[in-house]
Amino acid sequence: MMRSKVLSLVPRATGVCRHMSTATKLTTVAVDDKTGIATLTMNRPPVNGLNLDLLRDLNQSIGEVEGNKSRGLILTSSNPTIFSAGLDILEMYKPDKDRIREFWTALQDVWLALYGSSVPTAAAINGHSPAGGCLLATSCEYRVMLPKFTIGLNETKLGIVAPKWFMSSFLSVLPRREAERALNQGRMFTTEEALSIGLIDEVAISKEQALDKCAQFIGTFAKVNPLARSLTKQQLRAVELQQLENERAQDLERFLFFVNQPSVQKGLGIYLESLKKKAKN
Ligand SMILES: CC/C=C\C/C=C\C/C=C\C=C\CC(=O)SCCNC(=O)CCNC(=O)[C@H](O)C(C)(C)COP(=O)(O)OP(=O)(O)OC[C@H]1O[C@@H](n2cnc3c(N)ncnc32)[C@H](O)[C@@H]1OP(=O)(O)O
Repeated sequence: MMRSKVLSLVPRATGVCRHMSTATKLTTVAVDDKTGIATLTMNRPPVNGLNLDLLRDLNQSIGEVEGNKSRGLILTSSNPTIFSAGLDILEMYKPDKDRIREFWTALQDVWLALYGSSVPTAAAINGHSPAGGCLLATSCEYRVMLPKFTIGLNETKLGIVAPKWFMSSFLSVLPRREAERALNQGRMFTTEEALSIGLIDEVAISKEQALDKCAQFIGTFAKVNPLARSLTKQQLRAVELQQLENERAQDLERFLFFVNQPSVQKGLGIYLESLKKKAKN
């Protein structure tokens, strides 16, 4: 059955996959007709850096999945080695004063939509997932990761401070003591370390297997009343969601104050240079 404007039909392992009406370019949503599960793919070369445009497209796609009665949402990346490099540092370095407000507001929106999503969510982490990438993954309810990649909140290593709601997602996955140590250290975990600490739930040998494992997780809710499941999830997550809703304006001002500090700007500039030098070598 056609559940939205269909742009194209692409066969997949589990069923016929319908590409939904995403008018956006940096994300795609494909719903499997057999399972009813939507796969949301980030596609912003080279590293899925979360800039304003990708954040807007993510928001639109999450909204689309919420609205099209999908049975669940799997978040993944079209890049074979990077899930997401986190926030696009170019948005924060020498920022345009209006755009950076929109940027942070869009990031808040994405977190509220993903962490608070009414459908079951899972991340197929098919590549590196630092900082904002880890935020996206830990906002989902389940994580499957491919070997030999890294994940974590490395903000302190960049001389920046993860906001409270980044920490909330992390704390919803890790025991407090582990989360506190990792956040203070800015620690990046290998896939194997992430599995042993509980930051991810499973390891898969390929992206296809990761998507299948995520679909299996979402399938575990097949016999659970959807309204009861979704209200339970929302009650469990309500405190953190409400806290950001209540403090959105202050959170934005705190971010702007912090990011505009000369020492933070200097640190971001040095970090960007080091990334560029690395790319040249
Ligand atoms: C009290 C508190 C109040 C308020 C809070 C205040 C502040 C909080 C603010 C911010 C929170 C930020 C969270 C973040 O997400 S910051 C971003 C952190 N991300 C990273 O550290 C990742 C950096 N990237 C990498 O480690 C690697 O690139 C990689 C592992 C993702 C991929 O490695 P590759 O070898 O495959 O690719 P590269 O050659 O390194 O990169 C290719 C290309 O892409 C550029 N690039 C990479 N990452 C970023 C990025 N995050 N932003 C912008 N650009 C990035 C890289 O420079 C290369 O560019 P060129 O091709 O050389 O042009």
